[in-house]
Amino acid sequence: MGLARFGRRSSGDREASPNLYVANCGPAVGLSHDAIAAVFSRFGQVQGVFPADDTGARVIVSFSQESFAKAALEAMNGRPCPDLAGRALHIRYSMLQQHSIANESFLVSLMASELGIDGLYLWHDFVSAEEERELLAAIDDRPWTCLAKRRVQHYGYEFCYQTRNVDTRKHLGGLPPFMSAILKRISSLSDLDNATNIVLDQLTVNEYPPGVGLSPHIDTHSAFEGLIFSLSLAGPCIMEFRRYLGGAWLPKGVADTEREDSDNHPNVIRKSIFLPPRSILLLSDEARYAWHHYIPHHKIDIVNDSAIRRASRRVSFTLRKVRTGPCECEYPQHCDSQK
Ligand SMILES: O=C(O)CCC(=O)C(=O)O
Ligand SMILES: [Fe+2]
Repeated sequence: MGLARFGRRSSGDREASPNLYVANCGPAVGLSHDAIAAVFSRFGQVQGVFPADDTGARVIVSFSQESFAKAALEAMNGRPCPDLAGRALHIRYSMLQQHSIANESFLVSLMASELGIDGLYLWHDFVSAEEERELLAAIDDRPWTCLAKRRVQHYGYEFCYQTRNVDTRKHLGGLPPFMSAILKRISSLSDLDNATNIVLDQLTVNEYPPGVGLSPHIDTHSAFEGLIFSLSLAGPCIMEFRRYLGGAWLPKGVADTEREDSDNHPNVIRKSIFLPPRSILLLSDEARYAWHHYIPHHKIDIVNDSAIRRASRRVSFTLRKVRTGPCECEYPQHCDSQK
């Protein structure tokens, strides 16, 4: 997992951007990100200073407005900067696109317990690197279904994206043999009394290219029972959880893009967790029934002080149990069975 490699525009390219690529500047030459932010913020609000690559000597300074970046570039490019140890900074506009990076960095937890969401668990290194290779080889040997931005495979029952449900009359057969060891390991998870009884019978494999995420959603209550496992392979991502106080989510018919942009909804609690490859996440109880989960559509995730580039793909194995009767959960405001 490497640091982000942000590009810089060629010198002939004068197209402005709120992001500056600044070379000869960074912790490797004795300049902390805080010190860099303090100097650049004389030109306007700085949203963040990020490593441009893993040299430690090139950073991206991200301003809230293009005009601030322009003023900083004009004043500082190529001149020794007395407040940054007299170093001459080489500055260009960054070709980093605003939409390809988290536009706001907020705390990303590495452990599920830090989020304080009931029923959310994360186990790191749930599979070994060798098992990961074998699982990826097994699914790459089987046919994919192409959606608009990602590829999927369904086992046990097909998930229908139009209805966000499954047709329980159409059983595709048991889960494939390459899942046996994983299913056995899930049923022996010591922290979970109820996992031992559950017979997971539906698997959706998702393959996400870099920059592709998943719109905020709660898995349909009437479609699946209360334990949802998601194994992450091949690459990392961030998963965000959103709880809308008062139960009110945006009205039906609001496009997913608008939902994703509704970050400033006054009654939303947002929490974020880093999912490394080979980890498995469990959504149960409140995490499964009442929190929306969401994978931002970013090529680069800001995880606290690091910029982490999404790998060439992330593959997730989501394991669930198809529900045969109505859901009787304690969250009727989110429950399609109780409406
Ligand atoms: O990719 C993941 O980890 C989550 C997938 C998911 O939320 C879903 O298929 O409903
Ligand atoms: Fe989901």
